[in-house]
Amino acid sequence: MSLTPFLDLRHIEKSFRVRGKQLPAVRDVSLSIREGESLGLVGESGSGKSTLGRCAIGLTAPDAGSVRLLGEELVGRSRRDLRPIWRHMQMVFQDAGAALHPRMTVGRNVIDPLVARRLVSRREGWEIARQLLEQVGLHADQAEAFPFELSGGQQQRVMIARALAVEPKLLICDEAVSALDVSVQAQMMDLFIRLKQERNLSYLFISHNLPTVGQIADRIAVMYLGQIVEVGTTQRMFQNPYHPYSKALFASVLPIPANVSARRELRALPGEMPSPFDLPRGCPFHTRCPVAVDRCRDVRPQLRAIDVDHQVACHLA
Ligand SMILES: Nc1ncnc2c1ncn2[C@@H]1O[C@H](COP(=O)(O)OP(=O)(O)OP(=O)(O)O)[C@@H](O)[C@H]1O
Repeated sequence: MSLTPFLDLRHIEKSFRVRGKQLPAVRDVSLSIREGESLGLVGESGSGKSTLGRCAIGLTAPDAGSVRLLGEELVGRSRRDLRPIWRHMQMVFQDAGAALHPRMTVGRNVIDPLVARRLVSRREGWEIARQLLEQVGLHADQAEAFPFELSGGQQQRVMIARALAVEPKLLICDEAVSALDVSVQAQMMDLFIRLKQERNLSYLFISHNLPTVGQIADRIAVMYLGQIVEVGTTQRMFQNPYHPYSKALFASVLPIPANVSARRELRALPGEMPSPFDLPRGCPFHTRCPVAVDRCRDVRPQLRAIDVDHQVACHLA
């Protein structure tokens, strides 16, 4: 695995204007993904994961910050100028059914990005579509079907085949398996892992489901109220996370006997996530943190390295 960042996000900020008020969704986030690496992005609903993913691929323009793909700046480019970039980076969303064109055959849906850009002829494209459908575990002949004739899991596979058609190096998966039933989820995860091995694909794998992320991620970043509070290797994050929020989050997925005290800590986490319209000063987590000190109430901690491949935004680290 190369150490060169494939995708490098620096100081990304994104707010939305909602009913006349500013809602900060992503706050000063810096992250990088190396070639062939899978980065998991986890956190509670509303913590800003999807917004960050959309900023990374250029579907949402950040208010500030830089997104570099192999050193090339993407922020400020028009959609048209982003198109060549989308050959390297594709996104798979939760609701595949809605993203497929209902009146196009599955095969046309898969190759449309290639044919539309005149990268291949329709005849060549059709053969590519059949091969891709087989790669994602469908039958080549399903190229002739229409999306409504497929199950949710099959439609999701078609979306993945479509994303793979341009031979990207990075796939951004945003809750890509969350809506599927458990056995189909397992098949899809096997597929993602196989693609990682066979194609050296990198992933930004966004999910609130930690065990799912744990299957594919080399490193995991934890988001809370728009900020990254910790990034570490998957093993470290599951076994020994540092940030009090990560501890509570990961404790909730560990088996009870091994982890009784950590579970108590999660239950003991007081309060709700603060409103994003009224963010606390200092550390975003201090209102619920069992170990907060005065400094946490006043000064926002920066993400800093506490070990190789382990960064934490906590004054106590
Ligand atoms: N287009 C938008 N307009 C207004 N507010 C938005 C928009 N997109 C996201 N938000 C808000 O930004 C915040 C972060 O949302 P985002 O979808 O990025 O979080 P998330 O962690 O992906 O959540 P989930 O896991 O529920 O998808 C939320 O408070 C959300 O309501």
